[in-house]
Amino acid sequence: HSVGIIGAPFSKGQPKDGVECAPNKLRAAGLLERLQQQGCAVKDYGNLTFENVALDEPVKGSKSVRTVGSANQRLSEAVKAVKRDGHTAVMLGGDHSLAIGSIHGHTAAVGPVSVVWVDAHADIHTPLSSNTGNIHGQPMSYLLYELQSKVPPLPNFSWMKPCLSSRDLVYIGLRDVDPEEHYIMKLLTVKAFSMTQVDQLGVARVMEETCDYLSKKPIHLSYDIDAIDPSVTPATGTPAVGGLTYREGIYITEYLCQTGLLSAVDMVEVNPLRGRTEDDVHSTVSTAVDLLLGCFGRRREG
Ligand SMILES: N[C@](CCCC[B-](O)(O)O)(CCN1CCC(O)CC1)C(=O)O
Ligand SMILES: [Mn+2]
Ligand SMILES: [Mn+2]
Repeated sequence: HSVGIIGAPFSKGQPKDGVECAPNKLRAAGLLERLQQQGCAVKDYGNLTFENVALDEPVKGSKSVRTVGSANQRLSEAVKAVKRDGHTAVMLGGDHSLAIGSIHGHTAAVGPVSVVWVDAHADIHTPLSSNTGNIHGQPMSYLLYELQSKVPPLPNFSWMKPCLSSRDLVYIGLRDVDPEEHYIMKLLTVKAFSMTQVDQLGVARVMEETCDYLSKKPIHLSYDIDAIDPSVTPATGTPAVGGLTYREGIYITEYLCQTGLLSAVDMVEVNPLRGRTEDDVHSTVSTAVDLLLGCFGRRREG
């Protein structure tokens, strides 16, 4: 595996400080060395710098729109460059609003992709349906062709166009979905394996059905650490009880790795400041590292 790492220390898609510290925390935990030890070629593209747009007043309820738009434009270019260099792109967030730039840039480089979105949340609010105005709850609406008429033109977002079909999206781990999001998902017949299906089918069957459902396009895995149960990964901004076990989370990455289709990975919403203890932070960060190692060939058997 050849891996290109992009650090995206960005927090303005949500209100809680700390998520911008995660890229360096993940590096400090030995992510790159561990990838190299398991045989990956690793290139670190460093951390992106983002401009803080002044007077970034809410637009149609969405907060920090200009700052989020500018950050994602920069991220899109960076991911496109990493793909053009021939690597599997790894974007270390930062909050989940960064999936806008990551998936946009990935698509710009390789053409249409499949998205596997592992998350407690659907992140499919539109700017108008969101109750919080936090754009980390909205990225999917900026990306989906089918929701284009529901997203008004926003400042610093004119650089992008929707680039994903709802047919090429699968959710895994959902358990905290707002009514407006559920309505949108039903309307678009989006394929979703909530925690109910994880319980009913088991994670192995969920992964088989996910890959049977998806075409053979390059896969973009967008992994929100809050998909994992907060007893394992508490240092995150929007924890929700009843999540994936560590083993289920790892199995998802092992399964996608062996498809050979994994083309880009996001690891987002790790927030080192949200751990109550040092152990909370360590458990969250080391789980995120292990999930990424699972994407690139680490096998628990040795
Ligand atoms: N759906 C939420 C959470 C988004 C989480 C984004 B992430 O990237 O972490 O997946 C709101 C969630 N919900 C609102 C009502 C409250 O009672 C409980 C939280 C929103 O803010 O839109
Ligand atoms: Mn998310
Ligand atoms: Mn989430």
